[in-house]
Amino acid sequence: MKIGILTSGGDCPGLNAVIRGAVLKGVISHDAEFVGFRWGWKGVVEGDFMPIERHDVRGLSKQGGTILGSSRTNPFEGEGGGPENIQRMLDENGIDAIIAIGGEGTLTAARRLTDAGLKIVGVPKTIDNDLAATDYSFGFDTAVEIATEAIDRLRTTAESHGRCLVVEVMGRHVGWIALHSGMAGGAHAILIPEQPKTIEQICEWVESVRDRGRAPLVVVAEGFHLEDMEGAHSHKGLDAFNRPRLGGIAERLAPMIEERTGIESRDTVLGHIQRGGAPSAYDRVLATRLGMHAVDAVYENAWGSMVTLRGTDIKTVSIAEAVGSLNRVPQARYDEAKILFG
Ligand SMILES: Nc1ncnc2c1ncn2[C@@H]1O[C@H](COP(=O)(O)OP(=O)(O)O)[C@@H](O)[C@H]1O
Ligand SMILES: O=P(O)(O)OC[C@H]1O[C@](O)(COP(=O)(O)O)[C@@H](O)[C@@H]1O
Ligand SMILES: [Mg+2]
Repeated sequence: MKIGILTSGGDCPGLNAVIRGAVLKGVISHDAEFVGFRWGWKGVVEGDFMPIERHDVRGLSKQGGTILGSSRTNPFEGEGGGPENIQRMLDENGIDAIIAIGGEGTLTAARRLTDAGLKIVGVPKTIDNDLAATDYSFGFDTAVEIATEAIDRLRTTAESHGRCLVVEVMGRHVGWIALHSGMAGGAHAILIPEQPKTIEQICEWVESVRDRGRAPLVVVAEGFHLEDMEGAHSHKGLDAFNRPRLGGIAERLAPMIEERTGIESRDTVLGHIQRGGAPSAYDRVLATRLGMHAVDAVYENAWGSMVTLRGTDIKTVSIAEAVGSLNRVPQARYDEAKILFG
């Protein structure tokens, strides 16, 4: 069998480990051949792909980014877009199936294409950990490690000056990175999209920390909004899929905190540093296993399914189930963390 692999949407540490896991499992257990589509669905629509041999994936699990490139191309648009054109391209090149590694956008596209008869298996990718049908997604652990290290470092400089530090992490719809890095780093307040708060509440936490003689540290997810804001802060226009580009809520909150509490405040936006570089050991293992099981799903003709982590096992679920809802931080997890605020 000849299998095409693609990586699509925002990148994530561990993408290369998925590719390596899939290729090694396919070559060793099934005598499969592989090609990689360049730049996500763009390579599928344009018939732009390259062979991936076993030697191409040597040492790849520790490498950040994706050797295939990623984009936000819509596979239903453009001259070569849509299921009929894509199937023709696959037939002409003897490609039997596609493994699509991506988040809810990529997987929604994959589901629509499988509904039209294409043979696709999905692998969940999200740094935000916002896909409901998998317990964890690779990349998340690495992002939490990076954010935690940053928080540890920011605490020492904050303490030296008696300042309040507001640290912004990723998290468009859900606050998992903020919750985990904030708990790990001993944050005095964690602000997430699922839990809008008032500036008065935030300042109450900040002042209580100052009153104990400590430098307050606030972790905020980019998708957080104050109760009186319409939605997440965005001042950078739209992304390639016409969604508001987030980032900058920390820059808004720090002066508001300083003005109300009189505590000198600074902000740091971690941004894409959370998505760059080598994946953690946990993410390498998870990504490798997901890649291996995706190949098994191809050989089981499990079209329209996605591999998923359930407890410590890798299972398959339908993509439709996977993209149906978001993995939000439950109220109980937030309440647990909140005991430590202020
Ligand atoms: N409903 C959809 N139908 C077809 N293509 C989609 C759909 N949603 C997203 N896509 C495509 O998948 C790409 C990747 O989605 P995006 O949300 O940006 O990343 P991710 O896969 O990481 O969630 C989008 O740019 C878009 O072209
Ligand atoms: O800068 P980009 O590539 O547009 O992506 C930014 C967005 O991607 C994210 O990292 C989401 O990533 P995931 O798709 O991996 O969940 C958000 O936190 C952020 O808003
Ligand atoms: Mg998405």
